[in-house]
Amino acid sequence: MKVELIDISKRFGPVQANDAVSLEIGEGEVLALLGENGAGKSTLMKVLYGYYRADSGQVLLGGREVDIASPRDAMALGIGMVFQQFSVIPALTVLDNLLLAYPDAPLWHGRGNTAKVLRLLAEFAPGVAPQRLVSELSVGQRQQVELVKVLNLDARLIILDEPTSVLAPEEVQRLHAVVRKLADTGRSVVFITHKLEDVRACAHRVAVMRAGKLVAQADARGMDAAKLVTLMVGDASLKPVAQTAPPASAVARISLRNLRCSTESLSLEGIDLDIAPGEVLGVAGVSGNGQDLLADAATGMVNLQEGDVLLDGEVLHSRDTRQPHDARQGYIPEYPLKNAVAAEMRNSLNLALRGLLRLPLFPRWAKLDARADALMERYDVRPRQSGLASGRLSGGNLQKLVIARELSEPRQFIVACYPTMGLDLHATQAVYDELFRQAAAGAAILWISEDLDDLLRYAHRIAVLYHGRIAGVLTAGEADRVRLGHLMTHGEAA
Ligand SMILES: Nc1ncnc2c1ncn2[C@@H]1O[C@H](COP(=O)(O)OP(=O)(O)OP(=O)(O)O)[C@@H](O)[C@H]1O
Repeated sequence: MKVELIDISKRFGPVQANDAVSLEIGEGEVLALLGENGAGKSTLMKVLYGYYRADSGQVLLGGREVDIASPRDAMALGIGMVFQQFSVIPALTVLDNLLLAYPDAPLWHGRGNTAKVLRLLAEFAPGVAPQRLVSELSVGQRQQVELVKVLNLDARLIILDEPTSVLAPEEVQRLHAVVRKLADTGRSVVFITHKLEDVRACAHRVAVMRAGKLVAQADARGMDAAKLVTLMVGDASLKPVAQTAPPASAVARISLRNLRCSTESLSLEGIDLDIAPGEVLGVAGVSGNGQDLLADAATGMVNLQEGDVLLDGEVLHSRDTRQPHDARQGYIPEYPLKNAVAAEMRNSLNLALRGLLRLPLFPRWAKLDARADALMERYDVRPRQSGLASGRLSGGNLQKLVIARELSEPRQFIVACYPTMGLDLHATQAVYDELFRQAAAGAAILWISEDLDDLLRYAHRIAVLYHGRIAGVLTAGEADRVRLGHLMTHGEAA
């Protein structure tokens, strides 16, 4: 289905999120939509999906103008979108989720479609058993179910919003294959991404946005990496990240001693890790193996059932005490909106959140705003509005806001859980620079990442998390993709 967006504009208050954008997506084409954080990619696609109403502009499907007033309209016209936040219901089986996904259909209509759902599952999510509960699936499998849900509604254009940012390496390859297959079967795909490998693996064409405008379009096939990077970051060149020297001292700055804690679905057991001052300890693992729980446990965000976290030999968190707001510790959690910022609160307050209890009864707002302005400038959070509710920031800019709060003060212990998720290349580099600058000043860093290449490049040691336990710890010299991959999937060394 050929889709044409013509002169689409959309404004949110003072922010011109889309500024007369015209873009075409051909039948059977995979278009990679690139651009820095806050460039307007999600907004443009949400206009196409009927989630937002454009202020002006037209949408043509197969040459005919259409009015898309809601996602329901979009779906009826064959447009589907897979968001970063999934909409499948964890307590239901895969099959029930898919059968219930008809907005207007009575249940018996859905039931009648079982054969079709099963066929689509077999074709596009072959490893996912229809009778399994969604709560038991990995992130990658849930995403496959989301995609089948969209296909089951006969989508001819599928919009994927940064789908690989949440996936483990092998799941990324599976998704790339699925995207190629969608295109081979005549469907069109818009793939929002910041990742070079996504473009190279499956895009036919790239379109680049900057500050609400479409600034470049090019054929993706045969394009070399250097040209792609230039397209993605604009004229400014990327400086290489300065690597930190290995730690000079073997004495631990932070010690996780025999940590045990659990949630409904997962337990962490016997976590023992020491991190020296200046050391960057990476944590690899297939997502869903306890990464976010480890981060929460190490920072005192959850109750420990056993064990201690020691900072320079003193108890920071234990069964009896938790000090999640200790100023010596910084935390970049996996989901900023869940446990790092209050969506409805203004940026200046979210930036002051760590000292909230110390704020006077009548805070001097001008002072808070001035501090927020300075931090937002330094960490390039856009738009630079200290009074904007943080929930209104784009995904990448929200992440930058959390990083500004957590890394702008000197810390001795930092837990960074997927800190560059959703960030463009410039912002990714800036985060690594900040993190490693803190390490160089003596902080111990626990860095959880899904990006094996980055872990191999920058971590001094890499621990592998498997089913809530540490399956092994490799030094930078010992670690390679094969060894890590084996530990990640088998829980033991080859
Ligand atoms: N609902 C909203 N209310 C106010 N401003 C918004 C809203 N949604 C988006 N914006 C603003 O519009 C601009 C474009 O945001 P958008 O989410 O489209 O960017 P993006 O290119 O998808 O960024 P990222 O790569 O960080 O996800 C940003 O400045 C953002 O703050």
